[in-house]
Amino acid sequence: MAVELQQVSYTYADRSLWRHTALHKLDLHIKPGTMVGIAGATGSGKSTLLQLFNGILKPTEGKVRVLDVTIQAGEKSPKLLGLRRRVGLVFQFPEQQMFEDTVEKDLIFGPQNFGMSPEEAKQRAAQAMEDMGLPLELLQRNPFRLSGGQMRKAAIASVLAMDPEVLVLDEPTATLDPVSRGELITLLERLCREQGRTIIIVTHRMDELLPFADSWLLLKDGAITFEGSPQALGQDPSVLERCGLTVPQSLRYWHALASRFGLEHERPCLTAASLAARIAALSPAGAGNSASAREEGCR
Ligand SMILES: Nc1ncnc2c1ncn2[C@@H]1O[C@H](COP(=O)(O)OP(=O)(O)OP(=O)(O)O)[C@@H](O)[C@H]1O
Repeated sequence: MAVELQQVSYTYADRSLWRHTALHKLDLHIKPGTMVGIAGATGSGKSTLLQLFNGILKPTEGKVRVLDVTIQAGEKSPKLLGLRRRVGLVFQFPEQQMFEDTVEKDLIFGPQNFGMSPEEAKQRAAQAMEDMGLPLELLQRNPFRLSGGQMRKAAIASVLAMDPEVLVLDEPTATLDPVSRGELITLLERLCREQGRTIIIVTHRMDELLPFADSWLLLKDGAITFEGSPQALGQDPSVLERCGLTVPQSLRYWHALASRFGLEHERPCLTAASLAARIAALSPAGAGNSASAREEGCR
C-alpha cells in the first residue's frame, strides 16, 4: 500500500483544556500508482488528513503507514525526514511558497536541500518543468512574472523536482480558469498513469475531477462517509449532498435521463461528453450508437 491508516484519530489541543478532534478512527488504504480524490465540506478534516500523509502531523491515536514508514503518536522515526522527500505535499496556493528570483532557483532549492548535487538538481528541475508542460526558457524567469496558471504549475514542479513517489495536492485547481483546470488535471493524471506516482488530490469541486480518480473518499465531520470508485459514487450521488457537496451537473442530468428512459441499470455518465453521446444514442437516428456510448464507460 502507498498509504494505510488504521483507526487513526487526530485531536488538536493547546495548553489550555481546549481540544478538538478533527479526525475520528479512520481506516484507509490507498494503492500505489493510483489517483485518489478526497472531498468534503469545509472543516471536514481534509487538510488535517493530508498532513498525516508525510508526517507533518502524527496521529494522536492509531497508526499511519506511508510507503515503508510507520508514523504513530510519540514516535520519533529517523525515516520521517526522508519521507518528506518521498511524499510531496503541495499546499493550497503553492505559489505563495515561491520566494527566489528565478523559477530555476525555486525548483532546485528542495532537491539540493535533500542532498542532490547542483547538476542533479538542475536536471530534476528541467524534468519537472517538462512534466508540468512548461517550456524550459521559463526557468530563468522571475516566478512573479508568470501567468497564474504557469505559476501554479511551476510551484507544483518545485515539489515534483524532488521526485516524490506520492504527490498530495490540496485544492490544486483553486482559482484557475476552466481551461487551466482541465490542463492541470490532465498533467496530474499523466504523472500517475505514465510515471506510476500515487496522486492524492483534495478538492471541493467534484465536477472536473470525478471521472479521473480511481477512487474517491468523502469526509464529513472527520469521518469517512464514502470510499469507492467514481462509478459507485455516480450511482448514488445523494452521499455527496449528505457531505455538504454539490452534485456535478452531468450526474444530475444523467439521473434525470436514467429515470425518464429507465436506464438506471446502466453505468452512470460522469461527464458532459459521455452524457451527450448517450443522449445521441437514444435518438432514433443514433440508436445504433447505443452500445458504443455504453462501452465508452460513460466516463
Ligand atoms: N491548527 C488548528 N488548531 C485547532 N483546530 C484546527 C486547526 N486546524 C484545523 N482545525 C479544526 O479541525 C477541523 C478540520 O479542519 P481542516 O482544516 O482539516 O478541514 P478542511 O476540510 O481542510 O477545511 P477547508 O476545506 O475549509 O480547508 C476544523 O473543525 C478546524 O476548525
